[in-house]
Amino acid sequence: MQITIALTKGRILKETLPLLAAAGLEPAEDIFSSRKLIFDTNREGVRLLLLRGSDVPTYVQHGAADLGVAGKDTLLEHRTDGIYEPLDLGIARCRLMTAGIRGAELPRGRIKVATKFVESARRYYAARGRQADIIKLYGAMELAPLMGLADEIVDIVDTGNTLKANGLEARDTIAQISSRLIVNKASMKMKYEPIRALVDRLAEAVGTEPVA
Ligand SMILES: Nc1ncnc2c1ncn2[C@@H]1O[C@H](COP(=O)(O)OP(=O)(O)OP(=O)(O)O)[C@@H](O)[C@H]1O
Ligand SMILES: O=P(O)(O)OC[C@H]1O[C@H](OP(=O)(O)OP(=O)(O)O)[C@H](O)[C@@H]1O
Repeated sequence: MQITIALTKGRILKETLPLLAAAGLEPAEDIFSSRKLIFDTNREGVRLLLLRGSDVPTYVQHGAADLGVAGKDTLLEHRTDGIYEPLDLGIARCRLMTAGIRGAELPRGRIKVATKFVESARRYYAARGRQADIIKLYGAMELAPLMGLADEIVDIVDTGNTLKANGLEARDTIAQISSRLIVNKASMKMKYEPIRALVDRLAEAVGTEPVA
């Protein structure tokens, strides 16, 4: 039986591989020195895919991968039907926050919000009854308030150094973020034994209980 696991490239990958190794799963070759996107592992029938974070839920939702590892920020932007989220891997921890120019007050009425996280931002401002025009950006959100493109941004904050270096202040926390293991619901039924075993071994490596 073939099991396919979609991994998020970049900083999450660096923290994911030690967890997979602790669960007994290792890529057959060095992922970091290769240009390949698909890797065999030390386990027969188990392979790894290397994807952009935002593509991981898409692969898992459509069953093109059975399991995936993605940041909660990414999952909050994506449809979750057809996907279980059984395990918080506790890696790549950060917060999704609002931020703006230090000391600046929000204007009354409609505000402009620049972010990559449009769904989270939309839900956050709507829940507060705040009229917000959401402007989609793909990076360097910190620039937007400085250039008058937005009154606030919604972005990832860890140490706060990026905000500080750009004269911005963190305001509200929208969500605590960490990377999650996700599973295609149909795969969970069809390939129950191997997936269950992998989820349990990963839970043990993380030191928590799976929620499903
Ligand atoms: N400063 C940070 N500290 C801890 N975790 C972070 C930090 N920034 C991002 N993350 C987490 O790591 C994930 C991947 O971030 P990374 O910066 O590697 O990719 P990206 O460039 O934002 O994504 P993409 O290339 O897909 O647009 C994010 O989705 C988030 O869950
Ligand atoms: O609070 P801090 O510790 O400064 O971390 C926050 C920054 O980290 C992430 O950027 P990253 O360093 O991943 O760069 P990129 O997303 O622009 O590639 C995120 O987009 C923030 O800009």
